[in-house]
Amino acid sequence: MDDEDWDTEIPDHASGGLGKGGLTASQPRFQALGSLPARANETSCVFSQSIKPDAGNDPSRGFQCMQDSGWPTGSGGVSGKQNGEEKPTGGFGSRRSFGNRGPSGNLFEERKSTGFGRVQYREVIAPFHFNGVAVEEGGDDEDNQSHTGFFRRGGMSNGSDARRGGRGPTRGGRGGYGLFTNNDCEMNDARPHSGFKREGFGASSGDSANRGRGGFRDRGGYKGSNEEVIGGAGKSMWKSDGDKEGGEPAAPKVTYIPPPPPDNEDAIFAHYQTGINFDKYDNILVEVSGHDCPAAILTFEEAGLCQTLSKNIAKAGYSKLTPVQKHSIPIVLARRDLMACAQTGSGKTAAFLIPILEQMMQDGITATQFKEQQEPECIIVAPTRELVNQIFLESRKFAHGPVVVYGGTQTIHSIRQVMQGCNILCATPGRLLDIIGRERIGLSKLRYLVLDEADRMLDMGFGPEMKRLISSPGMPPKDKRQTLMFSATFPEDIQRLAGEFLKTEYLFVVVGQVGGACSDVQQTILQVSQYDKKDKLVEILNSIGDKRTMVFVETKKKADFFAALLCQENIKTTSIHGDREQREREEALCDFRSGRCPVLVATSVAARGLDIENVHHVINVDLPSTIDEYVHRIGRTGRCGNLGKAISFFDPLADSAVAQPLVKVLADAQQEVPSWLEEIACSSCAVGFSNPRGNMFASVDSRKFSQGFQSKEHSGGFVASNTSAADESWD
Ligand SMILES: Nc1ncnc2c1ncn2[C@@H]1O[C@H](COP(=O)(O)OP(=O)(O)OP(=O)(O)O)[C@@H](O)[C@H]1O
Repeated sequence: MDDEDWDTEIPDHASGGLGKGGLTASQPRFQALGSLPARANETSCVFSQSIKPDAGNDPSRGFQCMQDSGWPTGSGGVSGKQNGEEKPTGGFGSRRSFGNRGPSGNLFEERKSTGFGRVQYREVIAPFHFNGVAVEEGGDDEDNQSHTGFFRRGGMSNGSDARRGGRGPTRGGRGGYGLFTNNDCEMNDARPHSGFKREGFGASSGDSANRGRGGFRDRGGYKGSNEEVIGGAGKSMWKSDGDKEGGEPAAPKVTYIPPPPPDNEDAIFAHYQTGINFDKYDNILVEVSGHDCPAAILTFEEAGLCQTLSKNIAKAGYSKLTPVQKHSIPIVLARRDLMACAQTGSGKTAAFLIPILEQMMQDGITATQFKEQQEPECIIVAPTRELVNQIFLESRKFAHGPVVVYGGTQTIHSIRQVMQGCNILCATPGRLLDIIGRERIGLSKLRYLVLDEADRMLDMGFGPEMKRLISSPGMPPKDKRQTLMFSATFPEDIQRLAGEFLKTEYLFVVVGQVGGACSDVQQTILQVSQYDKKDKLVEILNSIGDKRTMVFVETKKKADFFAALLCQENIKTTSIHGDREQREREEALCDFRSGRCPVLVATSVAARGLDIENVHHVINVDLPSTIDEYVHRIGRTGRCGNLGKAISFFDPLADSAVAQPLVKVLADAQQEVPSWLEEIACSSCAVGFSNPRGNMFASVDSRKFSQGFQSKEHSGGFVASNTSAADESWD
């Protein structure tokens, strides 16, 4: 299953003229790309902005390798910076910043849009009752924010700031923890919730004084669109509206339009410094298996990249290749299929982006015209919304015009983005399939299919979607496309499934050990019983101070609970999990990245891929049920040669199954293994109580061990991650 809304949110006939054939009517008047750099030297690398001929001054998105003369600075209705400094003033933004509504910071709701046809649909939502008081939907506009914060009375304010209405980490719904039930909260989001009684806990986030966005949301139980969690431990299972059980109210339509990406060069090329151990990456053993492997390159110069791409790589702060890049870049340039496994934070994203872009430039791929159906040359899929967005932002360092679409946002917005021109598409699987199903994306020109976090994309959670994708009409067969898979973990069983997607002669690059933890993360395992976790967490966070810390828990409820608890302890905290609306999730990440909330409580939805500067600590309040998940979680720190620390609470009553693989991961990363943990691992091993995934790390290419690699036995089903208690992990 996927992370997406399979909604019929905006059927063609009801899309305000944006259905097929109805485009012109409500088509935005896009801002001209006057400041797009001229393509002086490298015309072949222009995937230029398409222009719909009959659309007046309507240049659509371009796809260009960026020239160092710069990015368009954005003319038109957007006055510049996002993130609360200079606010957009409406009108059509620079390039694709259409639809921006008034001065609302990062919020771009079409219902308040000052552009893009001024669609004004506003959800009509009945007031709901909270603590016996009818609360009106306040909308999300800034006007309401000054009074929509939670804990207005008697609530928590973090520290000394009078942060009334600060954006909060939790949405309150779900009750049951008995916290703060006497608080008289107000909320700005009164849409129907899905059956959880709101007991009113929540937490202020320590947000800056006048943000006042009501972080205290209701709506527990579904994830923003017309879908809900129906189970799935270790992964989310969604079903559509029609399948809802128990007469739950339909989820509200998703109206969220994410803010446009930054347009100024500083923001585009923002990066953090490599750490003291970056050079030590060179010492990691790399194994490449498969026939006729091209030689690794040692420097970016050796890759022979075009000048513009090289300049942008330098601007991105990349001067030296990481091992996975040394090996992957020539392999992709040689047009081979690739499965690459390298430790977290070691630059896998650039390892596929750079050679794909180079090839597209070499091939002279030109911009697609504004069309109702786009046919991208490259599709990159990843399991979470935040991750695809991150990949999109990374790709913008190197080229103009990639497009990102993901769930939790307005479908029609995604479609509009695509229709403006789309050579490279970053997408979550559900939204991708949705748009393919609406015939807005055709696959016949696809040359590159990238699965980031590929083991996750192929397991039971997303495997069926991936299968649907490769059997979608027009999808070139595997020998006619290049398929690339990247992850830090690649269990053998998943490797076998991958054969269905890859050419037989694919190459397999392993940097270090498959599934190994990043050696720059100092791992500590503490024996902490379930009942002591709260106090221990607070104690540790108090000793850490303001350093950025991600706290992982296994369920959404617990994420709410711990976020609230920490705020009550005056620890500036926000949270991210699958029950939060997409807007809230993005706000939470933004607050965490900016340091406004140095603590982020998360479920495994934030475990993979997220690349956030200066995350000093990861704390696993609950250990995940699979060791792969553990490796990804702790990999949010210690990235790119920087050092990090991970502390995990081990509750023998709950975590014995993971003891054995945990010992292995610790030992492989030369970490101290507590003797009590070894004992538990031994005894669980003796009684045959071990996590199967713990034995699944392939030290090398699984083809070496498996004669029946592509046998029928493996081609059918998808592999379940070991699942236990999570009510969601992925979104
Ligand atoms: N050659 C390089 N030199 C300097 N920094 C780099 C280089 N390559 C990548 N980076 C930076 O390293 C960080 C980690 O890269 P990336 O997110 O691609 O890691 P990853 O291997 O995909 O991690 P994960 O397994 O967690 O997804 C990013 O901030 C990226 O910009």
